[in-house]
Amino acid sequence: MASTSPEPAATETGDSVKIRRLQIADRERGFLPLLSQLSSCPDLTESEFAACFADLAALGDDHVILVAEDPAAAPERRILSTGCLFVERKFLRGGGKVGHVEDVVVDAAARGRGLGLRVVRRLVEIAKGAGCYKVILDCTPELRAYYAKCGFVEKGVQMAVYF
Ligand SMILES: CC(=O)SCCNC(=O)CCNC(=O)[C@H](O)C(C)(C)COP(=O)(O)OP(=O)(O)OC[C@H]1O[C@@H](n2cnc3c(N)ncnc32)[C@H](O)[C@@H]1OP(=O)(O)O
Repeated sequence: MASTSPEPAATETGDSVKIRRLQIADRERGFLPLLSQLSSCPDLTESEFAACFADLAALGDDHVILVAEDPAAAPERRILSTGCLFVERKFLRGGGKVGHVEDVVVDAAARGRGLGLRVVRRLVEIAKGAGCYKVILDCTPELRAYYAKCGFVEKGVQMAVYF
């Protein structure tokens, strides 16, 4: 997400919505309320958000957060969708890379317009361009069909330890 490195070109989604990397100003454009539609996401103060943004920006292109912005929407509700790619470096496969897709969400009022598909496809393109040999994600069984539309196939079993 956050990054000081050059941003990928904004992607036209067929209307005024553009897909681009997260910017620090997106705190004011509804980024955190959008994430709260996915999981617990308490508000962060401006300085807390800036600290988190800086930590992630330090990871450069190994941590990409994309957002879909509708410039025609109310200022505090412009971020309609987001998704994250984390690029993991491995010793396996000759020092290969694996892409992890995380935190995909589309605003409830903007679902069914293809935004989720476009954000995930763009993350997969970025992973491919970064040299990843695969991209993986965890999701609920209900989302199998959606991620199949995004090009994913079911593989393995998800395990977790929560703290
Ligand atoms: C790795 C993770 O982050 S998993 C967490 C995923 N996020 C969530 O569950 C948060 C709540 N849900 C959402 O934000 C959205 O419903 C999303 C992200 C799942 C889908 O976003 P949308 O923008 O509505 O999906 P989009 O319009 O791009 O749909 C693309 C295709 O998938 C299909 N699709 C979308 N959602 C679903 C679903 N829940 N089940 C089955 N198919 C679906 C659509 O019908 C469409 O198919 P089509 O091209 O044949 O018409």
